[in-house]
Amino acid sequence: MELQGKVALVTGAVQGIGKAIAEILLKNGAKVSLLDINVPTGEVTKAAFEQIYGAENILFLPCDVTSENQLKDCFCKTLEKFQRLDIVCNNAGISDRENWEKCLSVNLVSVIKGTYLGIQHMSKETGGKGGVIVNIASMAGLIPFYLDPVYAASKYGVVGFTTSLSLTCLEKHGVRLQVLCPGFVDTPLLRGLKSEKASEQKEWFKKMVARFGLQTTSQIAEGFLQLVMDHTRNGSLLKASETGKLEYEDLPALVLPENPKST
Ligand SMILES: NC(=O)C1=CN([C@@H]2O[C@H](COP(=O)(O)OP(=O)(O)OC[C@H]3O[C@@H](n4cnc5c(N)ncnc54)[C@H](O)[C@@H]3O)[C@@H](O)[C@H]2O)C=CC1
Ligand SMILES: CCCCCC(=O)/C=C/[C@H]1C=CC(=O)[C@@H]1CCCCCCC(=O)O
Repeated sequence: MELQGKVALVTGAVQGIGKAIAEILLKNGAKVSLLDINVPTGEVTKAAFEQIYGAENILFLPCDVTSENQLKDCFCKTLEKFQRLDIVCNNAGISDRENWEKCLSVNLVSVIKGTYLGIQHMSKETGGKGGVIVNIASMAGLIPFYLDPVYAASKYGVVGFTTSLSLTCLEKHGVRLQVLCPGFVDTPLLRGLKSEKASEQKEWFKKMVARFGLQTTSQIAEGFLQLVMDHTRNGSLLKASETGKLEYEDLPALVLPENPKST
């Protein structure tokens, strides 16, 4: 996919992985709608991006992705400003062991809603041009994660939802669905974990980082770009490998009925 002139919507876009994803899109000539609940950091990121990439290519939209109305409104505002939509990245995510339902709501329910909204606005069936949606899961969506079982459940959910829907979505809507599973990435979210007080957790964290490495946000953004650009791939899962690089996980080939019911 040539990115020049394309339009992307990224959630959780003002820091960490989402910011790196937004920046790689801008660098490659796309226009980007940045959605985030953190308004002060959003204003800073927006101003910094505008200096480099031009105000006409950037829209910052304060948004709590758990609010369906706010999310819907952001899709509409993006289309109003840029007149098209080609790429959606559902990236916003949290860990909240005190309020596990919130974790499921941000990490899974909102990703599902963002995916359906993306399909609705890009579907060839309803006059759109098709496009690509990349959902950000985690290695905690592929292997057990003892520190936060609900976080793991949310990420297993993102992997299951995205890969399952990808089986029918491309043919019906012209929209490719991809999933990215980083290992540990050096972001503000991770810094909270590194400063854990319990030594047992610190030890475990050290061992896991020794095994899966500590990736940079730019490495993750490069992986995101691969998933967007490679037209031959749909329903792909790109994950952190034990070599510290990103590699595709081959999912079992599935047999579908001839005319599968699809969403
Ligand atoms: N940092 C890591 O080691 C890894 C992170 N991930 C995933 O990558 C994604 C991004 O994580 P990081 O960049 O590390 O986190 P981060 O905390 O640095 O950035 C997350 C962004 O999402 C925003 N956000 C949180 N709740 C929101 C809501 N309700 N509505 C809108 N925006 C909201 C935050 O304000 C923040 O800007 C998450 O889905 C996370 O689970 C996956 C694997 C590893
Ligand atoms: C092999 C598993 C790799 C998991 C990668 C991942 O998604 C890590 C995410 C964590 C980084 C910062 C976080 O907040 C994420 C979840 C941490 C859960 C543990 C929380 C511990 C605590 O709240 O005290």
